[in-house]
Amino acid sequence: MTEMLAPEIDSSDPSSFPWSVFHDRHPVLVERVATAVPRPASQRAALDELLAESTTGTITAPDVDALRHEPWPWWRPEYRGLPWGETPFLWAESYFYRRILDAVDYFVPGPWRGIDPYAPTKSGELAGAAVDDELAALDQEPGWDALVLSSLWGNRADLSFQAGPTAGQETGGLIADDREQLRALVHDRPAGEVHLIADNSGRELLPDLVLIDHLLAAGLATAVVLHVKPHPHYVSDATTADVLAALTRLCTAPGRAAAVGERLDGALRDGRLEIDAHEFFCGPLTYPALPTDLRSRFAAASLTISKGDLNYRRLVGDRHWHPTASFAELTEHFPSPLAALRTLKCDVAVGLTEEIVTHLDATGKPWRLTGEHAVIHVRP
Ligand SMILES: O=P(O)(O)OC[C@@]1(O)O[C@H](CO)[C@@H](O)[C@@H]1O
Repeated sequence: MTEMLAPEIDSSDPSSFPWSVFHDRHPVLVERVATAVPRPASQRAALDELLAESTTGTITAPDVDALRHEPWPWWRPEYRGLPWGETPFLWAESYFYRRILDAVDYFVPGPWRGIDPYAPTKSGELAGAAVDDELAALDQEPGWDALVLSSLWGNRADLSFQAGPTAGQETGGLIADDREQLRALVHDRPAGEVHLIADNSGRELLPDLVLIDHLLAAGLATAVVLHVKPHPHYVSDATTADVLAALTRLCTAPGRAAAVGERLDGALRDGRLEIDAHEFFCGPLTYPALPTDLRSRFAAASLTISKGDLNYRRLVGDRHWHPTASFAELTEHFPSPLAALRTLKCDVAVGLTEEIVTHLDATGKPWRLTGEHAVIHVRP
């Protein structure tokens, strides 16, 4: 009911964050995709055309050849001919990322089929020294709180975010903290099947995997299902290939990280850890529109942990909510107990107290966008 009251976010206003995503971030992103590997001129041209279309042109239909090989069931013919900014931001961004894949021939048979356009950035991050330090910290045998907080703040390390103007700022604080409820859900109830909806690969996925290992090794979950994207989506979104790369990174690291990797490897082989990659995760729909098969999977979960900003937008709705709107009410539709771990990197904010909002507004800073603030929201 609340959803009817808040307007949907679009990117039509040049002073808005969504507008800056299309006009400031996407040019950086397209340039990176175009130049990171030696692409044929046809791909460069297609990328440039997409950028021009999505900033100054109007929406055209998806590539027919690509659609034959990989449908995009969320295409809306009624949006054809509209400026991108006049469609819902969630739909427009999702469509933009699909069109990037079309531009680099990701789906059509040929030499570029299945080549992740974001792979150079993803693998650069995974190989980086920052990851060495983070994995070395596992030797201190972090407890439950530290594992949850690492998974949460791992969400700051999102590569599209790094392309923006706020990269490199220091971590701020938790502005909603249902950690105790999360702890109780996991520790004070019989162990069940836990689902984790992954967000970014690399420095976010690694702490997610460490958390999953803890759930399994400590008997806090009978099994874990890790939901990833079926193919590359938003820049650093995790796919099955990224999970396997992260596992290798763990297994080849010194110290305790390798043992974590080996246990996860074993759990994948014996089925206690399962990777799922439903096409819904590369679509522009919110979670109330979960397809039946995926809905029944989540219904079987004792807990679902949702990671990141995009999943959060899809859970509560990509709307201009009042920031004190109830997270529990907005996520009533979700079929299992739910925990959302998210750093704030877009306009959507809910579940905050009036006091916190007043304080954040008084700072005069764009607190919803900088990734310096985070929430842990739980709906048992
Ligand atoms: O889901 P994630 O990785 O936490 O964040 C995705 C994100 O960077 O993409 C959008 C901009 O393109 C923002 O809404 C959001 O902050």
